[in-house]
Amino acid sequence: MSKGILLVNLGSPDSPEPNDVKKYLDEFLMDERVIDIPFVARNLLVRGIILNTRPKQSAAAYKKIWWEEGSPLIVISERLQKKMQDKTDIPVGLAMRYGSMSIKKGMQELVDKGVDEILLFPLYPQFAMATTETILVLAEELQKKHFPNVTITSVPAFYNKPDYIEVLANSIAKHLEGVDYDHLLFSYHGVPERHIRKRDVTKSHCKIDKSCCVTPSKAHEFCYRHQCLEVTRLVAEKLKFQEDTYSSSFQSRLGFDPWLQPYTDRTIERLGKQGVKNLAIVTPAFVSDCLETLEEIAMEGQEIFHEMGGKDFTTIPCLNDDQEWVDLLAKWVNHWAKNGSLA
Ligand SMILES: C=CC1=C(C)c2cc3[nH]c(cc4nc(cc5[nH]c(cc1n2)c(C)c5CCC(=O)O)C(CCC(=O)O)=C4C)c(C)c3C=C
Ligand SMILES: [Fe+2]
Ligand SMILES: [Fe+2]
Repeated sequence: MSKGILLVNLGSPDSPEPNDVKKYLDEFLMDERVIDIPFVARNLLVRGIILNTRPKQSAAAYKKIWWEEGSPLIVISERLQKKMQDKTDIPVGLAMRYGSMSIKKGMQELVDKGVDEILLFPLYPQFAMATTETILVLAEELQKKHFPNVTITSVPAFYNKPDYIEVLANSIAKHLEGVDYDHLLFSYHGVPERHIRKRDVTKSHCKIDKSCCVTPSKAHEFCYRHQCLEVTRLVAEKLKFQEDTYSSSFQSRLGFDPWLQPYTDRTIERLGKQGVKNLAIVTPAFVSDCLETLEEIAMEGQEIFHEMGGKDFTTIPCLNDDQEWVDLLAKWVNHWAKNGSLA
């Protein structure tokens, strides 16, 4: 057997032009694990309503953050792939769940290099059906249909692994060195509350209230909210943060259903109104900076904060291609390559 790694991130449009954004959003939002309603209703909502207005609006946002080399999310993921390849002898591939750098192409490239045992690595610290699950399901479908001789092992959510928490905490501490901040906000990508209830294996644990996510339960293996709140708790513990100097919120909601709360934009507004002058924000649901961190947080979030009377707004970059992060990922994959199990 010959081993290889396939890193998988979300994806971006090919360009920040409305037509490319529309094509990308169509694939993304028609995924039944992202907008989880029956096909006919999803088709009507996405193709009949959202895609008539959103692409223009999103394209304008993408234009603000687009780099000369391309989409930040893709460019950063490629840098990570290259740095990881320097630290391991087995081939490291890269694919995106949506867009041109498809998982099928990524698998084919590895197979062309002689790989028949793939470690599928969704680049998400927390499990969500709209991220990790949709990658696993698609990869399995592709394996059955196109690569029957290939075996796939997948890396589960790593939100509470002590070495991940250490790398994240070190990165936060490094970026906050010399920064005089009053409050650190941990802002995670939101999901509709319904997604959490759907993946509650106990069918009764997740109440999405103050206590369920801190009460031990086997539901937590698939509870995105629990896993986000745990990252905040573990980092705060590691960095010995005082209570009331940090909190968690959820960003990027779409549509009218209730999404996880508190919402980031309203939290920034509230903190500004309450007299917080210096706010720092970290976004640990993303491992690479992207539209959601560079535009929604660093631009829109900052504007809201200033409108509310806030002064300094510090955004902490995602782990991106930070050397400690690369070293940790390389340690995990090299352990798998040698022992056939995850470290
Ligand atoms: C129903 C809609 C969405 C769900 C559920 C959702 C979950 C989810 N998404 C990410 C990570 C990213 N999302 C990004 C962009 C983005 N997300 C949605 C919608 C949902 N996401 C939309 C419509 C968009 C496109 C941009 C826009 O129109 O606002 C990105 C950035 C991509 C980039 O090119 O930079 C990331 C990353 C997670 C982690 C998550 C659930 C946990
Ligand atoms: Fe998203
Ligand atoms: Fe929970």
